[in-house]
Amino acid sequence: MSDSDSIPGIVVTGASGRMGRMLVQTILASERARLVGAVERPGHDWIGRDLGAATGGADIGVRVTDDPLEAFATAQAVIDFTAPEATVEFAGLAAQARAVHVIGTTGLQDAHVAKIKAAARHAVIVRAGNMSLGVNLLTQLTKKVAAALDTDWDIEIVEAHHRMKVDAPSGTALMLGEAAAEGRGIAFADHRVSGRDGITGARKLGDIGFSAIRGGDVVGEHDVIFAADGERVVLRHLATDRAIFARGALRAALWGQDRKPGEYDMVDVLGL
Ligand SMILES: NC(=O)C1=CN([C@@H]2O[C@H](COP(=O)(O)OP(=O)(O)OC[C@H]3O[C@@H](n4cnc5c(N)ncnc54)[C@H](OP(=O)(O)O)[C@@H]3O)[C@@H](O)[C@H]2O)C=CC1
Ligand SMILES: O=C(O)C1=N[C@H](C(=O)O)C[C@H](O)C1
Repeated sequence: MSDSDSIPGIVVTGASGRMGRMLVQTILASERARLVGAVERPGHDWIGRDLGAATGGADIGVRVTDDPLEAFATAQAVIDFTAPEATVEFAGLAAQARAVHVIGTTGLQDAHVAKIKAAARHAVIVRAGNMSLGVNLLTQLTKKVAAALDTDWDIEIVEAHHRMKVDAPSGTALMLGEAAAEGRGIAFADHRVSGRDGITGARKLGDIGFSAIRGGDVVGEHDVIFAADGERVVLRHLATDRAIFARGALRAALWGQDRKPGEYDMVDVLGL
């Protein structure tokens, strides 16, 4: 086995997307991983082209394909920041190829999550609505603060993203809400409230509220607000560069090698 064979080969799905491009750059710059494939949907004008040339540079020897299974068969990991239906399909195919599947896709509904969990019975899946170190640390802080404060402290989560984002609340906001619910010892689904509009009535004690702002090129901003009479505690994360998500995803792909099948998250990867 040559040295390069022992370095995990990685396929990026949705390679032309905002995160896809960032992942490609991050993997190409890493000495710990090799880019071995790039997937886009059938009909995309990058299909069949060299990925380097498609992005306006020199050839890099990676051809963009619309055949995910063929690409995954050559890889030790698949990094996937695409869309819910695509991610569910990729979870089954990555499991078939015995490749670690790192899922950054958000907007997943319960039915998608159930299919991903089924795939994780046979393969290693690392899934998180936010792959950055800062946000995953913030989830732990949120849990601690929520555990320390009683229900007189209203919890509201405010997030802002770029104008192209298609899902709300963001995956990160939901992670933070779940962490707050866990800290408080309540069921998240029973207390989640989003999209207030019109005569909503007064806030219910114990609700966890969500507000989403969309505009411009905001990479991602999240505030967890604990509001009581006379004072507020605000925990905040500001993302200014998508590289933080790509670095986290690559770390997860490497961490996942030789793990037992199962669904993991970034708290596992980062050991938080
Ligand atoms: N967990 C985290 O840390 C982060 C998560 N995200 C999430 O990642 C996802 C992608 O975000 P972003 O990069 O901004 O979005 P983009 O729309 O820029 O990129 C998504 C890419 O996936 C492609 N795609 C969609 N369906 C398929 C398919 N069936 N087969 C192959 N490719 C497909 C799209 O192609 P096409 O344009 O043809 O549809 C596009 O190239 C979102 O859910 C976002 O919330 C984003 C940042 C960080
Ligand atoms: O769509 C995005 O851009 C982002 N999505 C993730 C989310 O939904 O939280 C992570 C990050 O905030 C950027």
